[in-house]
Amino acid sequence: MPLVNVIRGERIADAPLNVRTPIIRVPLWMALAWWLLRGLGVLLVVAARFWWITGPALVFGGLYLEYGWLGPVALVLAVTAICASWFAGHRASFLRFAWYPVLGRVRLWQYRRAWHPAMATARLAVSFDGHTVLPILRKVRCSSGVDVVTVRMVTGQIPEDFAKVAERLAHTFGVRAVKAAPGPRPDLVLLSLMRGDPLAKVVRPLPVPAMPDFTALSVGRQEDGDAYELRLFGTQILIVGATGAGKGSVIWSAVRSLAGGVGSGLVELWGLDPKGGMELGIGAPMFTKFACKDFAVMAGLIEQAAAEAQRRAGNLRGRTRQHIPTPEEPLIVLIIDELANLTAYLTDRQLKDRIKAALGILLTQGRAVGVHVVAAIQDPRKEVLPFRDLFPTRIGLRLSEEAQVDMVLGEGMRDRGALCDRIPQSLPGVGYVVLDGDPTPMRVRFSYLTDDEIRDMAQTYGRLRVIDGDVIDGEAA
Ligand SMILES: Nc1ncnc2c1ncn2[C@@H]1O[C@H](COP(=O)(O)OP(=O)(O)OP(=O)(O)O)[C@@H](O)[C@H]1O
Repeated sequence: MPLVNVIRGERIADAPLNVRTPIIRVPLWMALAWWLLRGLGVLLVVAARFWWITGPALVFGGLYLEYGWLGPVALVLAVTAICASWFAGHRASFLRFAWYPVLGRVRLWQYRRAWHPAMATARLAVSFDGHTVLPILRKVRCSSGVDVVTVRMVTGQIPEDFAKVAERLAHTFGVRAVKAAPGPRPDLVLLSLMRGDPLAKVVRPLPVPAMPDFTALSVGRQEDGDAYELRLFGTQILIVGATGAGKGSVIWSAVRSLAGGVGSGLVELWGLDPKGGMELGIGAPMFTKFACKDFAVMAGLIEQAAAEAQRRAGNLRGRTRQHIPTPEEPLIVLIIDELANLTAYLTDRQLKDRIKAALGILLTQGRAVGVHVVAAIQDPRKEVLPFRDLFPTRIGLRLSEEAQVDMVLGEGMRDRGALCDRIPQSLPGVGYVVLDGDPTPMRVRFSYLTDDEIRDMAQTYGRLRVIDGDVIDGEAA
């Protein structure tokens, strides 16, 4: 016999009343009937839950009983004929209302099969109270090349947890890339599983609208295959990319989308090409003012733009918060190719300081008063570009190092799917666009204009007035 007894557990205090549940004797037929009813209930629930299997099975069964094999075969042929003519007649609605919903069901089933191991190996399965708790796979919405999977996170998880293991998930599910974004509710995360690549093909130059929409300039195609529209109103745009990444195509796509306004005088493009006119020179007639040789002239142009921004800000103060362009006071877009030549590599210290001061004013005051900057640069380091944070819209094309991605696009953007360092050299013009305040980077391919197309556009819409300080057509600088 033990000397001391130790018993773990909570002691139940004595209660004034002790109730014993009564034992009721049930006849066997009643118990059997109850189990049968319960079984039928479960069967009905399962049949209703998997209606997309049970429904067609019932219809096929009914037809077979009524007409033999002819019934189901006739139905399959009729459905195929209807789908084929719908597809031929209106492809978009067929895909949206018939094909993608069915595909979504199939993919949901596929992803469910791989879900447990995928969550476990990505460390998204949580161990709690001796159980394994998995995020819940809610639904799959398919579109061209992308499956958007809605996932209910386990308590305590955040979308960032999924973003951090996006690459692992992509390999597990056998897709090109995975992007995680916050869902419509705080407990949901949306995983975009990229299958094909709608951006693999070069995007041809887009039509030029007679009146540009400054809130939505069509400049290329986005990952889901739709047109990508870039906002210019209220922002400044920075383009960063390694050599040959396609910075020129971003600039010319933007110029093309504004060309209608250039022709009508609603938009003035001012061009600075410190690399001697290599990039912008070919379309020089598009620019109202253009400089490519003399750095003092370039500094002067930036100062003019800054002075114009300050003048407009003074006029508009207290009246409106957004300048509306008119032919008398047009939208000015200062386009700078290789900004580092002006902010970092310039040896004339005085000139460099003048440029930095004017750019600072322009970037902070210009965006609300219709004086915008679209600048391209190769090296995103702060020493090279001190004003990085003053560009609310940033475009990261192919970059040479992983660390540069967050440097260009902002903290955590690489984890959220902006894999600029993984863009292959074979995809020039592909990049990620990040808008201030928007947590999701958008993968885009900008349209590509050949030299001849740029020349044609410049001939149709061009209105060059001042080139390197010299006045053409009698207009003043
Ligand atoms: N959007 C695009 N679509 C298809 N091909 C493109 C695109 N943009 C650029 N290219 C191809 O890549 C080449 C390099 O492009 P581009 O000169 O614009 O790069 P960049 O980033 O301006 O380079 P650099 O810094 O050396 O001037 C182009 O000659 C063209 O063949």
